[in-house]
Amino acid sequence: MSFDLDLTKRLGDSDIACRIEPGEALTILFGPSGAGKTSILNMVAGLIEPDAGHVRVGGQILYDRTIDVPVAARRAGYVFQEARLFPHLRVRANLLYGRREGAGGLGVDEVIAFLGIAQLIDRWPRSLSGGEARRVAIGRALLSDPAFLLLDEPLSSLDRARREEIMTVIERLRDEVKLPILMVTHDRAEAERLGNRIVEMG
Ligand SMILES: Nc1ncnc2c1ncn2[C@@H]1O[C@H](COP(=O)(O)OP(=O)(O)OP(=O)(O)O)[C@@H](O)[C@H]1O
Repeated sequence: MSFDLDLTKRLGDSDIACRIEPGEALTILFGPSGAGKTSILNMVAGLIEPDAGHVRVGGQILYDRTIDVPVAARRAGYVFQEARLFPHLRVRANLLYGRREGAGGLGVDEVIAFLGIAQLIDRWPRSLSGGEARRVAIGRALLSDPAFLLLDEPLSSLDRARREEIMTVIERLRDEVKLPILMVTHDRAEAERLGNRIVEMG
């Protein structure tokens, strides 16, 4: 079970609406710039409040007319559009930031191996390429023992080889770790390769 949501929100002059029927493990939000994709991720994470609707993930209600689960308790693993690593912390400390050890959680060594970032752990964020920084950001999200992942354009501004690496990581998260994933992309080919389900906005 994964995402089940129906959300509306007026933001400035935009009416944002999105509906996802319960179903597949990886759902892609697809649509033009300004359609409201990032805003939907923020509503699922609990960072902005919808005007109306509901959010359920894996059968658990996170938001509806009477329930509004606080951000930390939602346990979203959110990978923002820019990696947002802490510049004053080395990769290792960035990875461990927000670490939470859950029953089914992944270990630090496991995540480092999974993402192929062992050679990066003593580096500073400013010395990383875009693809490396994104892998570290995914690692940090995984180590917080997330109940689900929110990925905002994880493949943007990467060259072909790096995109391929990150797509493989996402496929393994979907198939091996079996986390529900809600992912934003602009790219139709990526959406079709990765998405069990594609939801069009805008
Ligand atoms: N705090 C805000 N106040 C007013 N308008 C906002 C606010 N946040 C977002 N908007 C507007 O809501 C719309 C949706 O923004 P959002 O960033 O969710 O779109 P998006 O689909 O993720 O776009 P992109 O693909 O460019 O990242 C835009 O028109 C944006 O200008």
